[in-house]
Amino acid sequence: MTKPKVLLLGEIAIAKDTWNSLSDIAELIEPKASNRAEFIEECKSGELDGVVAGYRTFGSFAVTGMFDQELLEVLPKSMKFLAHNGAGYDQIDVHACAERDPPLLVSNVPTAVDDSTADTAVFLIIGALRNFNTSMLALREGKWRGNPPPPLGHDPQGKVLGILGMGGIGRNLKAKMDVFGMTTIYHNRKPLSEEMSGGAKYVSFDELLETSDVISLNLPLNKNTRHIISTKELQKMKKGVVIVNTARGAVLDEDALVKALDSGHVLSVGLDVYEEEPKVHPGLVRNPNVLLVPHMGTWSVETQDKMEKFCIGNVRSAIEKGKLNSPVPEHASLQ
Ligand SMILES: NC(=O)C1=CN([C@@H]2O[C@H](COP(=O)(O)OP(=O)(O)OC[C@H]3O[C@@H](n4cnc5c(N)ncnc54)[C@H](O)[C@@H]3O)[C@@H](O)[C@H]2O)C=CC1
Ligand SMILES: O=CC(=O)O
Repeated sequence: MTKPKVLLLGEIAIAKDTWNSLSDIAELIEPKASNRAEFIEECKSGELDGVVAGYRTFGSFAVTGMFDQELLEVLPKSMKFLAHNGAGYDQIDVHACAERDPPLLVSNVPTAVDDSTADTAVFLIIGALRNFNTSMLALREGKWRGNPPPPLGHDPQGKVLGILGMGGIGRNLKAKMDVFGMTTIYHNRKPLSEEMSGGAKYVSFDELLETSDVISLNLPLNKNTRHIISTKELQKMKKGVVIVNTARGAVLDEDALVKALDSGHVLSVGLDVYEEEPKVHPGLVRNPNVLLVPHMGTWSVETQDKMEKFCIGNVRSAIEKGKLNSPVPEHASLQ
């Protein structure tokens, strides 16, 4: 009997054995295309016909671009499942996927990302509060702490951490920052139970902006959250606020942020994500009060291994049971 095809978009970095074990139930194929135009042609040529499920990585964007209406129109009709290896699925138009006939059901990888992304946020919070970047740059230029040395930094103890988006990563971060003596408040679309929030206080969006010493962005990027932090929101923040973003660059308006940094209203920033990755706003690069990390949130052996196995689990379930283990919330009722 012919096996269903599974399309790999991107690379399996670690869990190669788990991936190869899928060949018991599927024919594993990869596209020849190296850019979007070629990928669209390959789809149209019929070479990918018979593909039932796809596994995609964040980096495969370089080949396919957005999973949008244009792509949905050329993908083989046999393709019913797309397992995304990542928590954030903003590269996929999940609404268009739901409306396609037949729907393309999408899963993501929540939970496996929580520790390492929250760890990255911890690093950025402490680094930005203490403003370590300035002296780290001076040291590499042979100037020790710099001349003059940087202003004194700030300790986290006793400060208020405001988490915008209290999901898996936000809750994990809250627990970690308890150890640093921070008090956490949060804003979400809905308040969480006391147990889920770990005792963090639910506040309105404005109260979070107005009362936090440090603001951590941990919400998904979608049409409702694009530039959720822009000029008006930055003005509501305390003078000297520290902002950390490990969510997606575009939840924060980078032009507005650069202006708020230049005026001194925002003291320092720690960023893992950017509006137009891999480009970084020149106003951020030139500012020593900005601690920059190139989207390294889940860049660890252990987490990549967990994420890949989780995502492969979605592919296996799609083929064996016709269902994804962790459909994105928008698709949960479709299967
Ligand atoms: N830097 C990195 O490498 C990584 C970045 N991420 C990003 O972090 C985001 C969050 O990840 P998780 O915590 O796993 O997601 P999650 O789905 O567990 O949590 C997101 C939370 O944000 C809340 N939310 C949604 N819209 C909101 C709004 N308008 N205002 C306030 N809260 C809102 C949701 O209710 C939910 O509680 C992902 O969507 C992804 O973009 C995730 C993993 C790694
Ligand atoms: O950015 C990484 C993700 O898992 O989302």
